[in-house]
Amino acid sequence: MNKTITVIPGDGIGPEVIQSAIKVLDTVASNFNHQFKYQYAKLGGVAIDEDGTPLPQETVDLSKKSDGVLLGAVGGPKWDTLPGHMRPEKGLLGIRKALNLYANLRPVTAYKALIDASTLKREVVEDVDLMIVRELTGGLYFGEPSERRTEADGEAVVDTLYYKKSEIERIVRQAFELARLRRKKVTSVDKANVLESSRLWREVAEAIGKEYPDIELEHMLVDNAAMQLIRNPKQFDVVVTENMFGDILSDEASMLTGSLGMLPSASVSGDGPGLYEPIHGSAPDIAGQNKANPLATISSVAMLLRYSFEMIEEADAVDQAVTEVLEAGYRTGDIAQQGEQVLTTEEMTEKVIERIQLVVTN
Ligand SMILES: NC(=O)C1=CN([C@@H]2O[C@H](COP(=O)(O)OP(=O)(O)OC[C@H]3O[C@@H](n4cnc5c(N)ncnc54)[C@H](O)[C@@H]3O)[C@@H](O)[C@H]2O)C=CC1
Ligand SMILES: CC(C)CC(=O)C(=O)O
Ligand SMILES: [Mg+2]
Repeated sequence: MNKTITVIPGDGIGPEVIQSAIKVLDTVASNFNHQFKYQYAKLGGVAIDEDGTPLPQETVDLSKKSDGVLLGAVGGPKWDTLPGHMRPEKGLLGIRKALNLYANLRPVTAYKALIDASTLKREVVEDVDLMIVRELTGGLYFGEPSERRTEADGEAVVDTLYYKKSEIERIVRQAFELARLRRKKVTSVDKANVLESSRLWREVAEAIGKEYPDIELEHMLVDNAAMQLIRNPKQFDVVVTENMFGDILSDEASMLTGSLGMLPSASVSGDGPGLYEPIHGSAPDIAGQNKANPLATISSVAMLLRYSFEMIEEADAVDQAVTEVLEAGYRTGDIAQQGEQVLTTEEMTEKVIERIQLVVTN
């Protein structure tokens, strides 16, 4: 098959983990007889520096014209505190909005080989397999106004949590559809004891739930959910929640797998190309040192192959290679135990590539 992929390396460790992803895609292409054409685009800090805007129009146009988008990470201290729309996050938020990627799927899978890399007890994390469905184009990150004001008694700030009912309906429905393919349970996470937006969220979840009588629906307040994720993560199957709640809960949930460097994501809408990225950021503290764990991005490649290209065998080969590399004991610094040999980003990538080739030939 011929596929065009828009590749957005971004900032910090973004270009490093994207280089790993491209090597994996090249390996898939040559082993499965596909042609992947890469068109590179800018986003975030690098785009501010070179084009004066965090989201050049060309990046949106290229993304729309491709079969899938692969993103590293954006941002860093140089750009994070720029005021207003020049924040690099606007670039990331902007592309998500421009592609209407309202559903962000963040699978949290505990690899058996990494159980001891988690700081939690073995019996808590063993066999964890949950899916966070994060609303991605609305909520607190998108509400207007979002600004500083000068009031009569001094400076003030405002951010707004705004949702249309239809936006809640479509993401909750997505969660129920996914639950139907999994263990048939949806946990809708909100703050309905305080927020009006959450009260509507809960009403909508109840109403949509009636369309899915085969799926169990429970509601959980977000503070409790944060605690339950650590206390007993195996109670969860599909978790659906507002943009910021999902952002925070998924970083927390990554520690069930041992590291933020392990969690991939797919952002989809059903129409147009999906966007695939690790859930982590640009990690300025380790950028440029060949230390980043590339597995979250490589697993995001597997999601791209599976969801956007329907290349199931190819996606399975990448996922299996990641599992086998971990089972063989290969570790980057973030998932290494004391005394274990630490691989660089490039070395870890080579191990995955070797395994993909082995998986394919066996
Ligand atoms: N999707 C994106 O592009 C995101 C961008 N950001 C941006 O990234 C920048 C840094 O944000 P932080 O809060 O530091 O979050 P971060 O996710 O970049 O890093 C948090 C911690 O996790 C570590 N880490 C992250 N990914 C890793 C990997 N693959 N391998 C090993 N260790 C890894 C980092 O070294 C750091 O100690 C900020 O500018 C922020 O705005 C943050 C989150 C998501
Ligand atoms: C700009 C932020 C919302 C990025 C982030 O932390 C994420 O999407 O996980
Ligand atoms: Mg985040």
